[in-house]
Amino acid sequence: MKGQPVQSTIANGVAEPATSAPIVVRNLTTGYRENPVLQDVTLTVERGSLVGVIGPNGGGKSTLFKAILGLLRPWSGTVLIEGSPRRPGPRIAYVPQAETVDWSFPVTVHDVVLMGRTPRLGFLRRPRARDHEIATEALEAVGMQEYRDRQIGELSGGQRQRVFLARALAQEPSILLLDEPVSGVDAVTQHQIFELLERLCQRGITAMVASHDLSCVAQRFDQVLLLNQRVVAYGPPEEVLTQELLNETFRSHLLLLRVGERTFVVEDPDHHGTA
Ligand SMILES: Nc1ncnc2c1ncn2[C@@H]1O[C@H](COP(=O)(O)OP(=O)(O)OP(=O)(O)O)[C@@H](O)[C@H]1O
Repeated sequence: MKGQPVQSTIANGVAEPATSAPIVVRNLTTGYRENPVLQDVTLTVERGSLVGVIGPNGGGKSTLFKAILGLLRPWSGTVLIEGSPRRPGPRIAYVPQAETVDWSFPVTVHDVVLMGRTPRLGFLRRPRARDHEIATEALEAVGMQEYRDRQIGELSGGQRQRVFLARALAQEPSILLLDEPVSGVDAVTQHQIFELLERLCQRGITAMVASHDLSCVAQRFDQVLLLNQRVVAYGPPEEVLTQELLNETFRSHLLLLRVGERTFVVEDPDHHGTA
């Protein structure tokens, strides 16, 4: 939540994790086959915070999410979710990048959202009335209830994003991980999605959002993680979104423009080399 006291961990400085923190990553190194992607990553995410994860393409944002989801094992270090090193199950919901999904699959919007209940159903249990109710509530939360009987393939990009968010909410998670939830989404829908995320965080849900939209992250997020294989910085946007730390993260020249209370990030047109 905005205004809540936050723990700042700059340049991988080790912060002692509070035991109640829902996500605690300590000295995590992991990757694919013999290639390390994340190196010595340490961060603690406090309950109810909205964390923006920023970094270049291939910087390891999705890999960090996979490690938090328990899909990728640590080579060294630990990942504790709600205090436990075991695979987190329904407590974490993941909203993937829309373009990674096969949309030709013939299912309705309601069916997609109902899939969010699957981790909460027992072995061979079919969804009950309560599961349908929760799916309906989740669709209402994202403002998509009138599309419940539509085929998913008939929706626009922004509408699909909202349905995916509803599917994640139907899971009743304590942690939400979102990969580029507002890419290809119009400004009004973008605003609505972030308002919803802010409301969820006020209710105690913890959300991490991988995003390439730096100005949005600057304005909306409690904490920002700058990630390029290592943690370059982690803390409140006003501490972390500096020219120097962004250059270090992207290894290129970006300009930070502050207009009143707003921060804009643009590429430096006069810079033609690499830092
Ligand atoms: N399944 C995989 N097998 C092997 N290498 C992978 C796999 N997934 C990702 N990688 C590699 O790991 C590195 C980090 O990828 P990752 O997807 O975590 O980056 P990202 O920060 O999410 O990037 P983007 O901003 O482009 O989404 C990249 O070099 C990528 O090629």
